[in-house]
Amino acid sequence: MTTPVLEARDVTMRFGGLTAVRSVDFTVNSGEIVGLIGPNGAGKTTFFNCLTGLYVPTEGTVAYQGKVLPPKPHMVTQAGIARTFQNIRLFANMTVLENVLVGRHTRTKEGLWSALLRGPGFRKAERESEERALQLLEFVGLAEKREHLARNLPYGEQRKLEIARALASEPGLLLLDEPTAGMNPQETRTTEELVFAIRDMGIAVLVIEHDMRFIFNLCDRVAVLVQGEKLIEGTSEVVQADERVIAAYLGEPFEGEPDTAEAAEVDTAEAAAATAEPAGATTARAGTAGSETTEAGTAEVEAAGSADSTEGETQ
Ligand SMILES: Nc1ncnc2c1ncn2[C@@H]1O[C@H](COP(=O)(O)OP(=O)(O)OP(=O)(O)O)[C@@H](O)[C@H]1O
Repeated sequence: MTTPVLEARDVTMRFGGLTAVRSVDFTVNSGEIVGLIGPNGAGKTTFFNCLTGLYVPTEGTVAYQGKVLPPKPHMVTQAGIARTFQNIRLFANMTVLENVLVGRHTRTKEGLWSALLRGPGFRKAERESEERALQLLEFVGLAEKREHLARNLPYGEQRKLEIARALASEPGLLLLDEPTAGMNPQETRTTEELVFAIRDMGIAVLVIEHDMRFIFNLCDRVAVLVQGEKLIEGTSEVVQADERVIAAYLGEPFEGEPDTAEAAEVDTAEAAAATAEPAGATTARAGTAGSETTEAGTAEVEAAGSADSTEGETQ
């Protein structure tokens, strides 16, 4: 049976005069992977921040497993929601293992004195934490790099480490903010498998992503935010086929098929252009234009090529 894990009701977030999120209702059920998409500036990250207590919504409530969440990030984590960030936030000078151990701290009960005196209770808790952290590193494929400094990991592995750290807090819901940003197609596929495996562990997942193929392959349900409002929510098939979603991504209003009158107008104009000049003149002009296009095209390709290689060197 599916039960709601997360329920956001009528969430609005204003920054001064700007309404970044407007009256959004949103639910994630147990066992679900839900996607949140929308063009740049649509309000996705702001909405995530409202869910995780980083922002206090101007209006509305967020409940986890039926209880309204306090707007404090550490209390939200304690309640059972973990997240990763669009811009990776690891402890760069700590090892991979230490980063995951930091994520465990909300689940360890040993107090300050126990930690300072390093009593038997503390040592046992420490051992258990380390075992769990290693299991998680195994799970994301980073166990062999446990002693590496986080900053020395390639980008894709840093994103995986963030996921391992989030999982260390034993969440019931994991929020991923652009988990495949900067990844190559192979890394993206591995991340997709990782998210399915996380769901199989019984953790519901909410993911923001710009990579549509990733989202539509992965998610049971997808919601689309446009200018702070929820435009549509449904299965990947339904959302992909929605003309308003396509229009939102192309950045222009959907105008539909040209009507018969418009099509006839275009035909008439083309016919008039064809009869206005002798065939030879048209052919000669077309030939010249053709060669100009080719030269310009070649120049563009070369310019693009050199831009690419410069970019490659600087990265
Ligand atoms: N702290 C803030 N103060 C003022 N305005 C903000 C703040 N955070 C976000 N905004 C504005 O709110 C709107 C939504 O931004 P948000 O970052 O949530 O969008 P997004 O959908 O996550 O975009 P992207 O896909 O580019 O990350 C934007 O107009 C943004 O400039």
